[in-house]
Amino acid sequence: MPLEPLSQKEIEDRLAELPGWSLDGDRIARSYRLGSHFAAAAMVLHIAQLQDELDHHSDLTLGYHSVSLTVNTHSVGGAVTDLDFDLARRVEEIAPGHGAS
Ligand SMILES: C[C@H](O)[C@H](O)[C@H]1CNC2=NC(N)=NC(=O)C2=N1
Repeated sequence: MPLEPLSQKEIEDRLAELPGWSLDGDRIARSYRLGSHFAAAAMVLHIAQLQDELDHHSDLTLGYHSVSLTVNTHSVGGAVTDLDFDLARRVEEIAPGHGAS
């Protein structure tokens, strides 16, 4: 099936399954708190690995004890698609192992 922008309702339904994620303009977004700067940097590296595997890349920000992501899909004009939610779910899977909340 071709990649298509999700409707507002589809975005809301998917966000309801992903606590901590929200719609920020035309992107989905989440910030995580970590126990140290080094732990946050390690999570950034792990997310970068996931993003290359998926060939889908967020804007990823390393803070003092935080990691923040926002993502949309450039190839459909910057709308939110299922690719963005695939990435969000993969990041959620690895977050507990980094002590991220
Ligand atoms: C050629 C390659 O598949 C594309 O440039 C990918 C890479 N990463 C991407 N990341 C995001 N967030 N959106 C895209 O449309 C996108 N496209």
